[in-house]
This record gives sequence, C-alpha cells and structure tokens, in this order.
Amino acid sequence: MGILLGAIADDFTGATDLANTLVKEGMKVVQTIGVPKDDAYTEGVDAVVVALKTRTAPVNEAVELSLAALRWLQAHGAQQVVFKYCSTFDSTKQGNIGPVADALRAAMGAGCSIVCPAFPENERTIYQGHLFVGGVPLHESSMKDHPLTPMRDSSLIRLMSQQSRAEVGLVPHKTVAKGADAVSHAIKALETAGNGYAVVDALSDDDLRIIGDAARDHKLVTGGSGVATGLPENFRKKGLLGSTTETDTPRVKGRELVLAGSCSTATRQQIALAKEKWPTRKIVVDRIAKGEDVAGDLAEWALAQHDEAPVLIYASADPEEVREIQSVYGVERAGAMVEQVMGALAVRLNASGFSRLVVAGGETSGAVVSALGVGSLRIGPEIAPGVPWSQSIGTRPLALALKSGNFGGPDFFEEAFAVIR
Ligand SMILES: Nc1ncnc2c1ncn2[C@@H]1O[C@H](COP(=O)(O)OP(=O)(O)OP(=O)(O)O)[C@@H](O)[C@H]1O
Ligand SMILES: O=C(O)[C@@H](O)C(=O)CO
Repeated sequence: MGILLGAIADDFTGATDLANTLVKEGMKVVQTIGVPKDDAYTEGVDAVVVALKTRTAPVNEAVELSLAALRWLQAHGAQQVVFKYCSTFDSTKQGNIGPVADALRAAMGAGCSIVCPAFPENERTIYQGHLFVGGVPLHESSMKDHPLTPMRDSSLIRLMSQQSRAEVGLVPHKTVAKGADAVSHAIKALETAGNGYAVVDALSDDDLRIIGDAARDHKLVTGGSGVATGLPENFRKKGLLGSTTETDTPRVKGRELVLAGSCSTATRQQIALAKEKWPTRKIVVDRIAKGEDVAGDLAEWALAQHDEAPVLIYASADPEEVREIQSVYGVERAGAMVEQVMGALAVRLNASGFSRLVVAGGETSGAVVSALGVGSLRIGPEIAPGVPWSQSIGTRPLALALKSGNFGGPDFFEEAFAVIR
C-alpha cells in the first residue's frame, strides 16, 4: 500500500511543523529534503512531507518544483495533498502561494480549495478572512519587518486574490461554528459561484478539526500546519490508519550546536537568554562581504570551546540593523551571504563531532540541511508547538531541530537539548 497523505511545504521548518502535527495525530511521517530521487522512503510510512525551499524562489521555479513534488507523491499513492505555507502567509511581493496553489489545483483537477493558515496554538487565527498574530492583525505584528517577506496586509482574501488567477471567497466563523456539513456546503456554494479558493476562518483547534472533517473528500488542502489537524482522522475512520504510533526520539551522540539566522522577535529573545549561559558568537555580515573566512574562524572558535556546553552562533539582528545591512548589500545578497556561512559552519562542525543541531529559521534551515546533504528525516517528539526533533535517515545520523523563526518560548534552545539528553 502507498502513503495516505502527501504534503508539499514551501520551506524546511514549515515542513517539520506540518510533519509534527501529523505525528501528533498518529501518523508515521517522513520529511524529504527536496523532491525524493528514489522509493526508499515509504515503507510503513503514512505521510510524506516534501520540504522545498520555494517561499522566496522565482515564481516559475516554485511552481515547477511543487509540481514535481506532486507527481512523486501521487506516484507513491497519496490520496490527498496538503500545500503547506506559513501561518503568517509569508510571501514575497510577487507571491508564490497563489501561483503554486493554482498549478496544483489545475494538475489535480481539484475544486474550490481551502485556504487556512491558522495555527491557534501559536496564536495565528483567522476571523472574517483577516489573519491575526498574537491577537494583532498580521500587518501590525513583527511580520511587517521580516527581512525577506515583510507582510503589510492582513486580508487573506486580498492577498490570495492578488497572487492567484482564481476568485477567492470566505467561509466565516459563524458557518464554521455550525460544523463540518455547514462548512462543506459553504465551500460547494462558493465553488458553484465560480470561486477557486475558500478562505476559512479558524479560531481554535476545534475549528480546525471541523475544517479537516469538511475537507475529507478534497484532493487539495492549503494552509498552515493547523489545517492538517483533522485530516488523519478521516483516514482513521476509513480504517486506513491505526489509533496510535510510537514517536522515534533521535538517538544521536555528539556535541550540541545552535545556528540561528532568524531575525524574528522570538529567536532574538531565545538568543539573548542562551548568551547568558553558553559560548556565543555573532556572524558579522561586513566580514563575509570583504571575503574573510568567517565560517573558518567561527568553526575554529567553536572547536576551542571545550566545556561540552552547547555552542551558539547567530546572525540574527534587530530590524534596524537588518535594514542597514540590506541597504548596503541588498536583501537577497545579505540573506545569501549569511546562509552560505551557516551551511559551511554546519558542515565543518559536523565533521568535527557536532551532531545535535538546533537551527532557527526556515531559510537558514534550508541552507544548513542542504549543505549537510541530508536527504530525509524521520520525525520525532515535539519540543514546543510546531517544532519536533528529527533524525536524518542515512549513513551519518544527525539529530536536527528545525525551528520556525517565531516559534518556541524564551528557553527553547535549552528545552530542545533536554529532550534528547
Ligand atoms: N544580520 C542579518 N542581516 C541581513 N539578513 C540576515 C541577517 N541575519 C539573518 N539574515 C537573513 O534573514 C533571513 C531569515 O530568514 P529565515 O527563514 O531563516 O528566518 P525566519 O523567516 O524568521 O524563519 P521562518 O521562515 O521559519 O519563519 C535569512 O535569509 C538570513 O540569512
Ligand atoms: O507555519 C509556520 O508559521 C511555520 O511552519 C513556518 O512556515 C515558518 O517558516
């Protein structure tokens, strides 16, 4: 038998976030880094999440890679596909979410598809089609200052309409409160009226379970990790999924390293706390631009820290500093320079015995995991909402926690290592 559920995620931490939801709902999940090249991943696996790095890629590349992922998932039996994007709808000015969703809908012959980035456990909610983060509209949250994808509008209907060729309608919360049948009927009515997407309000996990139930026959579901909460239950009701599954805690020995490239408020807070306890160094972007061997110097410094405490290396800066750096080097080049150093550091330090890694930030995780040549991950236990440990599958095992920028409490780094010690 093939896999039940397939997913395509537009960044690597987003992929682990979704995989974490599916594991908690009783699925055995493997996350692949990029579109897999062979069949080795599916034995005993209920869901495969293909992690792409397409959030900020050129639109055509994002569409082509997502379609390639879809073909692989369909060839391996996926009965339903989730397109996972950020719970804060992170997209560039041009926007990749709409074009990728359009291409997936067309390729699958899917009807009106759900758009629901809500993740109530992490305070992302949708009301009247507007996305709220920590109780404030998205465009007033710290997401307005994101280095790559500043979000300046909170209306999901407007954002999706600008990005997609299809019409976009709303299923308001008062309908969701009436249950799954009411949501199904509302989506059907929107489809009949010519809409390609239905933004669905969600304020709680109960709402997400109702939406999951309503999506039981949808070929394509789009949203954050929350929208998948109710999907495994649909397979369980059909007798295709057992009631529980064991989570595999990574069993990897080695030194502990945190690499942080996220400039989010949560990550900067986590760094500030960790700095008080652990050896810490900051990546200076000007030095990379001058062609200095920043990765080499930092690796040497890290290896000289002998007290067995975790080592923290970060590039994260506050919005003002990031703006200054970007005004000198450009947004893309600044990001790329930092990511290149993060990847190089991960490779050098892993070769010298650091094999328990926490990486903060989706683009940063993409750079690190790609540089390390990791092909796929087995998803393990949750550390904080939306962030699990995972273990690389293959020759040289690594324990990896890929943390979405804004996730985790102030003590996240310490809490993470405590789970696997
Ligand atoms: N000091 C800096 N100046 C400019 N850019 C930076 C700096 N530090 C980090 N960056 C870049 O900012 C980007 C941060 O994006 P990343 O996806 O890693 O974090 P995030 O968006 O907060 O996390 P997530 O996508 O999981 O929400 C990366 O491209 C990183 O290289
Ligand atoms: O949905 C989220 O917020 C995260 O999984 C994410 O995508 C961060 O990049």
